[in-house]
This record gives sequence, C-alpha cells and structure tokens, in this order.
Amino acid sequence: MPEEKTLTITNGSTVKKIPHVLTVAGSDSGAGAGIQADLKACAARGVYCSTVITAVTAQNTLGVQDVSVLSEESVAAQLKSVLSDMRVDVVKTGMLPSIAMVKILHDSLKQFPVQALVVDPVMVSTSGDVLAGPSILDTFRHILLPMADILTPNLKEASALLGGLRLETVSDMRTAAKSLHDMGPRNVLVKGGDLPSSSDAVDIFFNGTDFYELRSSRIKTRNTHGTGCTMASCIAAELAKGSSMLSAVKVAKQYVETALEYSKSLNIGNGPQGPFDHLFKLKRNVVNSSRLQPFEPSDLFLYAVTDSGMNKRWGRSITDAVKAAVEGGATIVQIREKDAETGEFLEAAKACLEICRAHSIPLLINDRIDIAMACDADGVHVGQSDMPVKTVRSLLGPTKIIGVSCKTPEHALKAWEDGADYIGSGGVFPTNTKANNRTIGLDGLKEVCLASKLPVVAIGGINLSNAKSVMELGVVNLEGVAVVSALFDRESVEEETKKLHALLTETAANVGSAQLV
Ligand SMILES: Nc1ncnc2c1ncn2[C@@H]1O[C@H](COP(=O)(O)OP(=O)(O)OP(=O)(O)O)[C@@H](O)[C@H]1O
Ligand SMILES: Cc1ncc(CO)c(N)n1
Ligand SMILES: [Mg+2]
Repeated sequence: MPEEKTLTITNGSTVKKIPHVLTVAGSDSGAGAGIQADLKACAARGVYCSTVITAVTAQNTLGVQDVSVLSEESVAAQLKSVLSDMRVDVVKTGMLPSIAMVKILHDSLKQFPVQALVVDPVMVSTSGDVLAGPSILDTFRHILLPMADILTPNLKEASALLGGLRLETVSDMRTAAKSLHDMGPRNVLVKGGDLPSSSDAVDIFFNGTDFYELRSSRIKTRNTHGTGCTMASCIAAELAKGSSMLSAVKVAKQYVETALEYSKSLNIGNGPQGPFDHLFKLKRNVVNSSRLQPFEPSDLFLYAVTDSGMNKRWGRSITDAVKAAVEGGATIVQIREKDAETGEFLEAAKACLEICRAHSIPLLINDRIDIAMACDADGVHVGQSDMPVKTVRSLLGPTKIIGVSCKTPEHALKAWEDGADYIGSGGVFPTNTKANNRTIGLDGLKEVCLASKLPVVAIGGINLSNAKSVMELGVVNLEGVAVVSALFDRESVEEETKKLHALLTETAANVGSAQLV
C-alpha cells in the first residue's frame, strides 16, 4: 500500500496525499526495465507512479528486437495530462529517444515545476542495444543535464557523455562524476554495475563537494536487467517521500541489492540477462525459504503435532521434540503450544522452522497467526472457533498453508470455499489430548473425506495399533494421519516416528488406488 500523508487543508477538511513519481520512459515488453521496472519499483517503495511513454520496445532476455518511438505530440500530450492535473512530486526520466522530446520535457517542467528531477540518461542497454543515438548527446549535455537534481549514468553512458572517456577503475568513476557534475546536474551517481574488475558493486556519488563510494556485495546472478531503471525510480520514490539525496541513493542501492539477492535463482527467459522480482516482499516466504515447492497433499502423510504438556513431562524442549520427529520421518510438523509465553513461543518456532527448512518439510503453527507471521512459518492450523479461514488467508497471503479442523461435511465444504489447503478430521478415536472433543469415528471420518474437496488428514487417538485401520479405509482425499501422544508421549520420539512411518508406508503399499471409494 502506498504510504499516505494526511494534509490539513485551510478550510479544516483533510485529504490524503500519496508521494507521486512521474516516469517519462520507454516500455520494455519483457517488463524487466523501462516503464515496467519503474512502476514496480515505485509500488515496492510505497509511492504512486504515473507514466509518460516515449517509445515502445520489443525486448526480452536476449536483447532489443524493435523500437517504436512515439510521436512528439503524444509525449507532449501525456506530459500535459499528468502534470496539469495530478500533483507530481518528482519526475524520473529514462529513455528519451529524440531531441524534440528532451525539449518538450524541458518546456513542460518550466510550466509545471516539480520538487526534483532524476535523470537516468538511458542510451545503451546492457545487451549493447542502442536506445538513444549519439546525435542526442549534445541535447542531453546542454538541456537535460542542467535540469537534473541527480544524474545516474552507468559506465557506458558516463563515457559517452564525456566524449568517449575510458572508465575502468573506481578512480576513473570519480573523475567522471566530477566532470559530469560540471555539466550542471546538482548530484551525480556513476553506477558501477558493469565495472569488470570489482568483486563489490561500487557506485560513486558526488554532490559537488564530497565523494561517497557506495559499496554493496555483487550478487552472482544473471538477473540484472533493469537495475539501472530501478535504481533511478527508487531514488525518485525516496525523494518524493521527503528523503535527502544521499539517503535516497543509499536506500535505492540497498533495495536493488536485496531484490537481486532474493531473485538470484529466478529463471525467466532463455537469454543472458533476466529480470528480477521487484515485489519480492509480497512473497518473501516463497523466495526466501528453502521450501520452494508449494503445498502437496502428500505432505500430510505423517503429520506430527507437538504438545507442550508432554514435552514438559518428558523433559524435552519443543525443538528437541521437533528434531526427533523430523529425523524419524515426519512429513509435516505443527507446533501446538497452548500455554507458552508469546516471546518464548516465537523463539521456539524460529528454531523449529530452521530444523524443518533443513529437511524441506513444512512447519505450521496451531492457532497463533501472529507467531506464524512473525517467524515466517509455512502456515497455520486453525479450529472451528479460532480465527475464520477467510481472515487468516487475507492476513497470510496466497502462498501460506492453511489447515482447518472439520468434523462434518458442512465444515469441509466451508473450509474449501474459504480458501483452506487441507482439513484435519477427527477425533477418529477417543483421545485425552483434547478435552470435550467429540469422537466422530472411522465412519464420521469417511463421510467427511467423501464430501471434502480438500486433502484430509485424520486426527485423534491415532497410534501404532490403529493407524492401519484408518489408512485401510482407502477413502478418497485421505492423505495421512496426524499424531500427538503416539509420538510425543513416548520415551523416544524418533523411534516411534520411524515405526509409524514404516507402518504407514507398508499400509499405503497395500491400499492400492483400486480400493479408493
Ligand atoms: N550483480 C549485482 N549485485 C549487486 N548490485 C548490482 C549488481 N549489478 C548491478 N548492481 C547495482 O545496480 C545498480 C544499477 O547499476 P548498473 O550499472 O547495472 O546500471 P545500468 O547498466 O543502467 O542497468 P540496466 O541498463 O540493466 O537497467 C547499481 O547500484 C549497481 O551497483
Ligand atoms: C525501455 C528501456 N529503458 C531502459 C532500459 C535500460 O535498461 C531498457 N533496457 N529498456
Ligand atoms: Mg547494467
């Protein structure tokens, strides 16, 4: 959500004002750079972004296949539409493919001044394709640069603007920043993404007085297409929020580094330079976790549910219990802590998550959505009287696993409608783990499985002597058993888990799909 400021108008009413960046740039059909990168970067930084399109490029991870430059009239009209009506804070320019367009921009900003102008002097894409020819250089030098609050050339662009100066070292970048500053921009950032000899990604920032060497680790990835556009848009976004120039540049550098790190193994397209994911924050869990695979019904095969009382009785920590269950062959773990302190629970959940990630199995939290969010667990399990599944889904987003306890076909149907991923059904047998829990029996379980549109895990009093009878139901949707006491109210959690795993594997082999009801 874009950040909002509340302004009080003189007549006493209030309006909400969102920081606003206007990008004047080219479209990239592959959506890694250009207008598309600008929109995503601004969205990621919580800033509204409007667009003036100067050219439409046909581009992919191989390079630029076609460029259609828009008419000057169209660019002038777009600029007027946005600037005359919407309160733009900062303008950012990218591809400006004709002299006339630079002049139109100049005149538009004279007529409708903004707080700052960020100029990314796009000329050559990293693939080596020309996006603005050399004939434009003089116009850039004499009209565009003097208007700029910051100029953000890459090495090739800095070199072209300086008449072909060789730029091979950080010291050359400093010299270039100084010479470019002499051409009129208030600040210069020479970007060293393409500096061949550096193990860090080094940029030089010069504000006319001081030089700053900005370093980040160089991420080993092919997905760097659009870093330049993103950097400039992020600077514009931070300026629009009210940052100083130096801190805007630092934030932008950090943002690009993090986005590249999160996206380093993305694989889009077959060419040498791929796009990255600007909105990594929205699905941090997916990109960051070692569990890249989505939830599979077969994950429910041997579902271990911890119990704080039992752990206490046997003198085990939650993490020891989870480690033993995972090492014994549990295929999914749920931590169920009814009386732990929140801080303690969170720390335990984080440690358990590390164990589960190392084994690529999902970790769910019982009931406590806040704990699941805080530790970035793989999902939650809720009961009929806990937070409604729809609300949980809206809090956790589309990728987290949500399980819900269901005793009836009606519950099962509702769980599916509300967006759950699986249901737990029981108690199948009488159990002491849960007070006042109606036993539904094998018949009740079968009825729920038949009605369900979601995978089902059976729960309640299941142990080594009755697990076979559950799985032998051979009913559709039944994917596994969830166990508490049979694993955790025992001397060796690992041994019990191994035995149950072996039993379930043997039963599954005998229950062929032909028997499925
Ligand atoms: N592999 C990398 N790891 C970390 N930072 C990087 C990497 N590659 C580029 N950067 C950073 O990204 C920003 C953009 O720099 P770069 O020199 O790539 O711009 P550019 O060539 O204009 O980008 P593009 O043309 O792909 O949009 C700089 O801050 C640079 O240091
Ligand atoms: C449209 C467009 N603008 C800028 C760049 C520079 O990355 C690009 N490749 N494409
Ligand atoms: Mg580059």
